[in-house]
Amino acid sequence: MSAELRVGVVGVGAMGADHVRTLSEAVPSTRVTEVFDRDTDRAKQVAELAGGRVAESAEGLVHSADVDAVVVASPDSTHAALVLACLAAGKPVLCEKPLAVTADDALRVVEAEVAGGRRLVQVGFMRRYDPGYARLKRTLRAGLLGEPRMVHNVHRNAASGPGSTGASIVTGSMIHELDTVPWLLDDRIVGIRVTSPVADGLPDPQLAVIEMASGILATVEVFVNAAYGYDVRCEVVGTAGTASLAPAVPVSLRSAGTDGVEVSSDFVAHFADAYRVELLAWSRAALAGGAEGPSAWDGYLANVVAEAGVAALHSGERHAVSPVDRPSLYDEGVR
Ligand SMILES: NC(=O)c1ccc[n+]([C@@H]2O[C@H](COP(=O)([O-])OP(=O)(O)OC[C@H]3O[C@@H](n4cnc5c(N)ncnc54)[C@H](O)[C@@H]3O)[C@@H](O)[C@H]2O)c1
Ligand SMILES: O[C@H]1[C@H](O)[C@@H](O)[C@H](O)[C@@H](O)[C@H]1O
Repeated sequence: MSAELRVGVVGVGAMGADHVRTLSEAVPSTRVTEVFDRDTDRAKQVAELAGGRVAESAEGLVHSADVDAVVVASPDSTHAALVLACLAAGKPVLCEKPLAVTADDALRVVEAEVAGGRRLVQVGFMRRYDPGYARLKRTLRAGLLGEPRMVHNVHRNAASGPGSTGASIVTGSMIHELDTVPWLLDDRIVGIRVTSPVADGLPDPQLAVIEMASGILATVEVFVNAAYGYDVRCEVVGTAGTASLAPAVPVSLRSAGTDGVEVSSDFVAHFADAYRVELLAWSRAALAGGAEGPSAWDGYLANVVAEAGVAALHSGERHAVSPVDRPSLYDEGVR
């Protein structure tokens, strides 16, 4: 493969446009050559900023001779089909989370990748690249907390997008924690309960209680209409101490009768470092013709837990999590 990675980006809304900007400004050896968005004006604006061209369709972009690798940042419901198209074309793909909306669709992606015999898919679980989460994982591994017993997560957005439902809060927002917690603990989720204090209308906030195979418990509060800003917290409680993400802000502000730090308005500001490190890692692996980091298998596992979580939200009961057996392509160390 050449020394330059020519990238095509499908979906250039908030997330896709930010990925285009990061790829263009902060990821050496990559060039955004094509973009596609259902909103043609938006596609034109973003393509112009990146110095690329507008593709006529998502399929055309995937198969274009000017595209070596693809970023999928269109709505969740489009992901699985686009990733399958990238696999059929033999091109590395960074697919924004979730890999699919249903576990069955995610499994189809896993099966297609396994049939091809090599990893090409990276799922956009960017928290694994966030300096705070990475440090938290190192702290745990160093044994500084003793034996971990609980993990408390808080995930708040200022306001939800149009069309938000109880299920989409689980499959589109909580799915981050459904990946992050097993990754942090090197453990797997075996059961989930999800409840909300709101009985009529959008069930928001939601509280999940997650059981790990080791017996560790995790709580996740997701509140997508928290009004005050974007806020993500995580605390691990162990037998010898606790460790939490600390706000990564350079300035503490005293003004208008308050003393404190500003809260980010959205994910783009809050996780800027994580997206940059994620795209650097992805481009390196894609230049070598493959993928690293969160895999299609990780995407599938998160979808299986999310599906159990949606069922739990509706039934009010605990739901067990039962994935299929892991294909050897995803064994540690295999690429
Ligand atoms: N990793 C993260 O932290 C993170 C953050 C935000 C969004 N996301 C994910 O990124 C994706 C996009 O989210 P967003 O917040 O940018 O949404 P958005 O609504 O801002 O952007 C979506 C874009 O996709 C376009 N689009 C719609 N249907 C399309 C289609 N069939 N083909 C091509 N383009 C289409 C829309 O015109 C829009 O420009 C979602 O899957 C979301 O879950 C991930
Ligand atoms: O698609 C977005 C994205 O994944 C954000 O990271 C999350 O905080 C939002 O809740 C979700 O809607």
